[in-house]
Amino acid sequence: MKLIELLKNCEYTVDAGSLDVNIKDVIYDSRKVVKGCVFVALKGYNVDGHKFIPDAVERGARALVVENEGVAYDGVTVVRVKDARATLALMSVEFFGRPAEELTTIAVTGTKGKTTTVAMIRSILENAGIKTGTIGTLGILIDNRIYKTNNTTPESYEIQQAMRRMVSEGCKAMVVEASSLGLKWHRTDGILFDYGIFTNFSSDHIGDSEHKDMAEYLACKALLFRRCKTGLINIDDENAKGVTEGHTCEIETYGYSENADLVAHGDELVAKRGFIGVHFKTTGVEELSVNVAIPGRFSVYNALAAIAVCRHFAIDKQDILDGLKSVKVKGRVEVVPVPGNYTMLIDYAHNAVSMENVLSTLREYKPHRLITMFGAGGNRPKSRRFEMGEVSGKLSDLSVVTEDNSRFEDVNDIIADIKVGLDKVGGKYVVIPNRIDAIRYCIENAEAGDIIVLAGKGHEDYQEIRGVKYHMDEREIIADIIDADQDDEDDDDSGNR
Ligand SMILES: CC(=O)N[C@H]1[C@@H](OP(=O)(O)OP(=O)(O)OC[C@H]2O[C@@H](n3ccc(=O)[nH]c3=O)[C@H](O)[C@@H]2O)O[C@H](CO)[C@@H](O)[C@@H]1O[C@H](C)C(=O)N[C@@H](C)C(=O)N[C@H](CCC(=O)O)C(=O)O
Ligand SMILES: Nc1ncnc2c1ncn2[C@@H]1O[C@H](COP(=O)(O)OP(=O)(O)OP(=O)(O)O)[C@@H](O)[C@H]1O
Repeated sequence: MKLIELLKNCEYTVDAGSLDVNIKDVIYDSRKVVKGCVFVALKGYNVDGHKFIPDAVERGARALVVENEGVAYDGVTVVRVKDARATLALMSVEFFGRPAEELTTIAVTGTKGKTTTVAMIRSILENAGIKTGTIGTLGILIDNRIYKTNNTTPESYEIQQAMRRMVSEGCKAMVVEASSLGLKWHRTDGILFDYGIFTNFSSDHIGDSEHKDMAEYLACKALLFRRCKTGLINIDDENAKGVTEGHTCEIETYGYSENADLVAHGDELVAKRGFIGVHFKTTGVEELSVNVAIPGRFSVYNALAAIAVCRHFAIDKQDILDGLKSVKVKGRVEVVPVPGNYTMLIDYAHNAVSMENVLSTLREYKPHRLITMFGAGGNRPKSRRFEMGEVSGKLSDLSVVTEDNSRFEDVNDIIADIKVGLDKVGGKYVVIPNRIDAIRYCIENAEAGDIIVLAGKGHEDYQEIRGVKYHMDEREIIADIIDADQDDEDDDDSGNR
């Protein structure tokens, strides 16, 4: 493809060379440069990508997109732009041949519920025979294949590449989690989404490498409603107004509020053999009686968002109902098989809001005891630890305090912070710093009727310690512990005979 075609929707100045050159690929990491590509220099958090220009040229970059003046190399075209990330997005759109135009595109933003809502939409659409690809925290999903990604909302190039793959594999729809940082850093630029969804807004992602303050965080989420045709908004959230400020799309609303276009009624718990979930009804633009296979009022909200968008597709009501009844999301209130007469769940809750939601929901099932095993991530705001301790102390009968991704911090320091929150509310707890030992403790001390929540890691299959990600999948660990216990029992039995 010619450079001039790649740049057709961009504003730029040509500092050197010709735009009439063939470009093999668009690359923003010098380590991946191939001969004849254009290298886009991004200013990052760790390092300024301009530093890698000599390396990129050495490896054969044919053209450069830069923000700095004064870049010059023999035989290399140099294009200067104001914002290289935004330019990368628009170039990627062209490079992959505008795949978004061949799909119905949906983006989900909000502090919580993105992954779950995306999975619900996919479950409904696939039930209705509409092949749907998704992009988010769980990776890129097409059919049953998962392609790992670095970010919830990957870089624009990866998004465009994934959409092209979806089209060529027969997908008709694409759903992406649009994190506020993804929106801020132009990762979804160049896509006019058919639908944008706002789930909710609460304090998170404030810090040096994230958002300056809550106002900026909300403003970034609001960007989606200038980049979609129809916005579907949770009207019960107090920030619904703020997030739609300056919107350019049609707006439809959902929630428990009678003013919503799609109104929910009730949130009855349903616990039958093998099914733990919630039942509710809807009125307004869609009248349904719904069972969702994930418990909690927050599941009603996620399901409402999914219904609000899926009703726009030409599908049967029954497909919506079946899709929600059978939905499973890895690590989101995921029931794990255990042999005893207790329930074990893996959940991604890793801050106080999510934890409060999931634990207060589970309390309603009136378990014999609610046991919560959790830790907190290192090199993340300390306030999370105190708050999580407090929430678990208030809502759990027993907290099992352990490690999470401690990153570059000492796990005992993190645990000490969690204990401050637990002690503040007089919560009962045990401390078992090794996560595998903590899971074993939960299993070996479970009593009939207990609900045990392993919180924090959700879908993750690693433990991040001092810059290294060690393989650790809680499902495998649980199975191993159960198998080992079973073997021990068998040995005892045979010894007794
Ligand atoms: C803090 C942050 O946003 N970092 C993102 C950023 O990386 P960076 O700024 O650290 O990149 P850098 O290491 O400084 O490098 C700058 C540039 O030099 C290039 N480089 C680097 C080294 C080299 O040898 N050659 C080279 O060309 C890099 O490819 C990059 O283009 O740009 C990268 C590529 O675009 C992103 O993958 C990366 O996301 C990191 C992994 C991250 O964790 N981001 C978080 C904050 C994030 O985005 N989170 C949200 C989810 C939040 C939510 O749950 O709502 C998300 O959407 O994932
Ligand atoms: N609508 C919601 N409101 C509040 N909490 C929710 C909601 N949906 C899910 N949760 C809780 O938050 C956890 C994370 O949910 P989910 O992964 O769907 O959200 P997310 O927006 O993708 O989160 P993250 O940005 O942390 O990956 C769930 O395990 C559940 O405990």
